[in-house]
This record gives sequence, structure tokens and C-alpha cells, in this order.
Amino acid sequence: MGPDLQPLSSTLLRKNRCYEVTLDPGSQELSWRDLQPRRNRAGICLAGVHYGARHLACCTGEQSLSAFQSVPVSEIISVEEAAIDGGKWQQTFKPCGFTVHYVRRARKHRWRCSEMTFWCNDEQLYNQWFQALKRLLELQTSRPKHLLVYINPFGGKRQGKQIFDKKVAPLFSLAAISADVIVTERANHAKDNLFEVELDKYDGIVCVGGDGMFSEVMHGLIGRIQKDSGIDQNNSRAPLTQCNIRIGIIPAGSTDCVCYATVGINDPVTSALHIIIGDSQNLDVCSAHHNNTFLKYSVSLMGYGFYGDVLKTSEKNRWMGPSRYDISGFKTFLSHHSYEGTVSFRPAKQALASPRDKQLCKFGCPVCRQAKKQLEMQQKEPFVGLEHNEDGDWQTVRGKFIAINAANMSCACPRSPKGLSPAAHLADGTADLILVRKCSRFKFLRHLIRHTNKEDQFDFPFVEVYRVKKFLFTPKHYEEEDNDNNDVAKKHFAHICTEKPPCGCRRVNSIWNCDGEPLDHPSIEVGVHCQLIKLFARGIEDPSKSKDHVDSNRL
Ligand SMILES: CCCCCCCCCCCCC/C=C/[C@@H](O)[C@H](COP(=O)(O)O)NC(=O)CCCCC
Ligand SMILES: Nc1ncnc2c1ncn2[C@@H]1O[C@H](COP(=O)(O)OP(=O)(O)O)[C@@H](O)[C@H]1O
Ligand SMILES: [Ca+2]
Repeated sequence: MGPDLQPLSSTLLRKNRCYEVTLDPGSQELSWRDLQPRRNRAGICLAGVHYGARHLACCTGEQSLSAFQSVPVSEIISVEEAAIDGGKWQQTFKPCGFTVHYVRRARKHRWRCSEMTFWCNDEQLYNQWFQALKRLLELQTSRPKHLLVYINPFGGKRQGKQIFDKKVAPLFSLAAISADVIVTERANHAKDNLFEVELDKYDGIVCVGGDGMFSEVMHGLIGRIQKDSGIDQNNSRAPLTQCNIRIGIIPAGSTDCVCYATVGINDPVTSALHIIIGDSQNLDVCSAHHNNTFLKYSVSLMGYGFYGDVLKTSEKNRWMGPSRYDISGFKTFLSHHSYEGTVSFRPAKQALASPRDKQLCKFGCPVCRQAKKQLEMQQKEPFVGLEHNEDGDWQTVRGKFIAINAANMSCACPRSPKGLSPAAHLADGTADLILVRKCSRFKFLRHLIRHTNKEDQFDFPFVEVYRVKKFLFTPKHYEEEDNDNNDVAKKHFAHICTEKPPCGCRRVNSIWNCDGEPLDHPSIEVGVHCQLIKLFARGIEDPSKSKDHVDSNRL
């Protein structure tokens, strides 16, 4: 806030009614209340302005006070000169008006753009208001001005381009955000481009598509930043360089889990508004390695067994769009495979919360805030990375599993609004490792159904959940493997058994579903990199805390 900015309070007209309108640079709020004036003969009230203190300019006649309403300056999208609609009183006074476009909260975490026009009866007053609002908006320094946008035209229902053109681009232009738009022509187009592009030109990167498209952009960005800072991604112990350029997700995919779990809804307009107002949410990233070779990063789900098989079956039916997952989910459920192997993990000893508690990760989450403090302290230490003394001792679990899932965030999505691990945190430096042991089809179905209702999906004897910072998985058929040649042979063997199981032979290996992308190896080492990337999001707002806003912003 600049020293020159003083509170501004005036009586202005809106829809031929007098409002006391106040812009307070201290509280960073624009507020207004209807003064319910009795009008003079011409039906006009007098407007006044006063600087330096709150001032009630009088309308002629009685006043009855109505509800006070406000919008934080941080949620004003733009201010522009109002278009004159030729009303009767305007012909006499030639008033000047300004329109404020702002964020209105609608139901279920949806944000919408609302507008409100106030009229001033002299040009000087109008200029004071217009300039003051513009100045306060210019001081919102976290807002992006220039974005790089990648659109996957084939994601989800193939609506990415239309969604961007019709719903997002008009909002960006209203907010004076310019965008370089690339419609991808092939898989990995965005990722490759991110290694070449002049990143400094942009205040953020936006991907229009699903989790797979987000994953591609994230890989491009993290890979580029590591390359620029000389970090070898194949070294699983290397501390990765944080990516400070934010990524925005305009949901246009099949699952849209990353968007849903960080915003609360998969709605393109809501996401565009979070980008415009410059929200920021740090996000943990898991890295998966095999034999000191980097495989992939993941921010949502890494799933072996059930979710790996769902992915594998669904890839063949990509043409079906989002419903491919329902069909492959049903098929996979019926096939009811379990996979034998060993999971070793290092529990997060210092975790401030547990996967079974009810403390969900919300906007301003104290658990993630504490993790940020710890991270800042660790970064000051000479040896940083994924190894910390505070972590617990390694533990090992062996057996036959229907599913091995690592949820780095809740993985909430329209199919499961509370997600795979409802209490997982976006930015706490841990992931929830969920082991579903071999059990009957009926029991597994009960576990699955609980992802869609309020019951606890972990409350079964065949389900275990651990909050971890690192884990390893070795399928039974890869155990005792210690060199790459063996690995190739066994991969080949596993492939044969997976694709063409001889009569009586159980499927040997599943694949890892890594944010909707398959991994090349089932035997992996995974570590969580605390708050490695940033999104244009804020986490999920608590409806009980934002209720006042929902109501007060609705005009
Ligand atoms: C009897 C009803 C059972 C319903 C169980 C539903 C449980 C769903 C949990 C879904 C978690 C999803 C985690 C996110 C995965 C995505 O990264 C991935 C790729 O998404 P996209 O790129 O947008 O295509 N999606 C999936 O792997 C689909 C999982 C669907 C499982 C049925
Ligand atoms: N132009 C393109 N043609 C084919 N594949 C693409 C293209 N652009 C991106 N992709 C790839 O499509 C995959 C799925 O994209 P995504 O947007 O997540 O859709 P969905 O949610 O339907 O899976 C991603 O792995 C991404 O790399
Ligand atoms: Ca996490």
C-alpha cells in the first residue's frame, strides 16, 4: 500500500439508489451500503466525497440503513469506465460511472465474475474513484500479466480449445492479462516446448486439459528448472530446485483430480479467476526412480494394482473420453487381481497430522504452513534433500495386495469428492501410503464404495494406511534382482505374463498409474519433495468460513 493512498468514501448512485461506498486501502476492502434515500423532485440524491476519514455524505431526505456489503481488493478483477445507458437523470447531469468486476462465491466452491456499476455526478469524483481503484489493483503484485498457455485439444471431452476461447480468454482480457497460446499437436509437445521457451517472459504457465496434461507441463517445468540449475534428476537423493513460476490448471480432462483437490471444483471459470487474482498454493511432488534412473513425478495418485490396471485397460479406450475409466474400473473390479510384493517405507515421524484424523487440508492449512517453516529451516542446513534425521525408521510390509496407492494429496475428484485419502495434505512433504491386501471381491467393493460416502474407507482389517516421506516397492518377481540385465529379462517375462497369461497362470505384475500416466517399471523408489511446485490455487476454502462472503457478495 502506498503512503499516498487515503480512504475514500462517497455517496454514489447504483440503479438509481444512493449507496455509501468506501474504499479503504488499510483493510484493502471496497464496501457499500444502500442508504435507501427519499428522493428529491428530480429523483436525484446529492453525492459527496471526503478524504482521510470515513465520511457519510448525505442524500436529501431520510435514510434507512441496509446491509453492508464488501469485496476485498484482492478479489476485484478489474475496474473500467461504465457504458452510459442513456437513463433520464443522466441526460441532465452527464454522470460518470465505473464498473467493478469482482469475484463472487457461488455454491460448491464455484467462483463467478460479478459486476457492479456506481455513478458519480461529477467528473472529478469519478476520476478520484477510478484512479484510486486502479492504483490499488496495480499494487496487487502477485497477479500475472503475461501467461504461457498450453491447450490439449484432445483431453477429456475434447473441449479444451472451446473452453479456453469461450470461458477463459474473455476473463483474461477483462483482467488485462495477455497470453501466448499453444494448442498442442502431439503428446509431449508442451513438455518439449518448456525446455526451449524463454521462461522469464512469463508470470505463469497454464495448462488446459486433464491430469495427464498437467503432468506433462509439470515435467517440462521441473525438468527445465533442474537442467538450468545443474541438478541431475536421476539422483534420487538430490535436493531439487523449487519452481517458483506458478502453474494454472483449466480443467478440461477426464478426472481433473489435481484441479479439484486444490480448488474444490473442476470448473474452468473458477480456475481462471484463481489465476487472475494471483492465488498461490505450494504443492508436494513425488519422484519415482528405478535403479538410479528417474522415471516420473507425481502430485496426485501413484497406484499399483487396481488403479494401474484401470489405467492400462482404459488407455485402449481413449476414444471413449472420460467414461473409459468407468468401463475399465468395472472390468478391473471384476478381474479382481492381487499382486505379491514388498513395500518398505519411511514414516514421517514429525508429521503433525495422521491419515486417519479429521483435520482436512484447507485454505491456510496450519499443517502445510508448519511444513513450510520446517522446509525453510532445512534449506538453511548444509545438506538438504530427502534424508532428514527426524524421519522414522524404515518398515517393511510383505504380502499380496489388490492395490498399493500413494496419495500425495486427497485425490478428491468428481468420482470421489472426498478422495482416496481425505486427510492428505497438499504441501506437508508427505504422502499417504494405502495398502489394500488381498480380500474378497465383496470386501473390496465395500472399501471402494466408501470413497463415495462419509464412511471411513480405511476402517477395514485388510486396509493399512501410513503417512510416509519415502517408500520402495518390489514386486515378488523382481526380488533378488540386482542388475540391469536381469531387470530387462524380468521385465520381458512380466510383460508376457501380463498380456498373455498362459492357462492357469496368474497375472504377475501390474503397472504403476502415475497421475494417469504409466510407469516403465513396477519396481520403484519414491520420495516426496516438499512444496516443489506452485499452483495458481489456494486450497479448498472452508464453506463455514466463506459463507459470509457467499451471501454478502451476491447482489
Ligand atoms: C463402486 C464405486 C467405486 C468408486 C470408486 C471411486 C474411487 C475414485 C478415486 C479416484 C482417484 C483418482 C486419482 C487421480 C487419478 C488421475 O491422475 C488419473 C488421470 O486423470 P486424467 O488425466 O484426467 O485422465 N485418473 C485415473 O487414473 C482414473 C481413476 C478412475 C478410477 C475409477
Ligand atoms: N495434441 C495432443 N495429441 C495427443 N496427445 C496429447 C496432445 N496434447 C497432450 N497430449 C497428451 O494427452 C494425455 C492426456 O491428456 P489429458 O489432458 O490429461 O486428458 P485426459 O484427462 O482425458 O486423460 C497427456 O498425457 C498428454 O501428454
Ligand atoms: Ca502431501
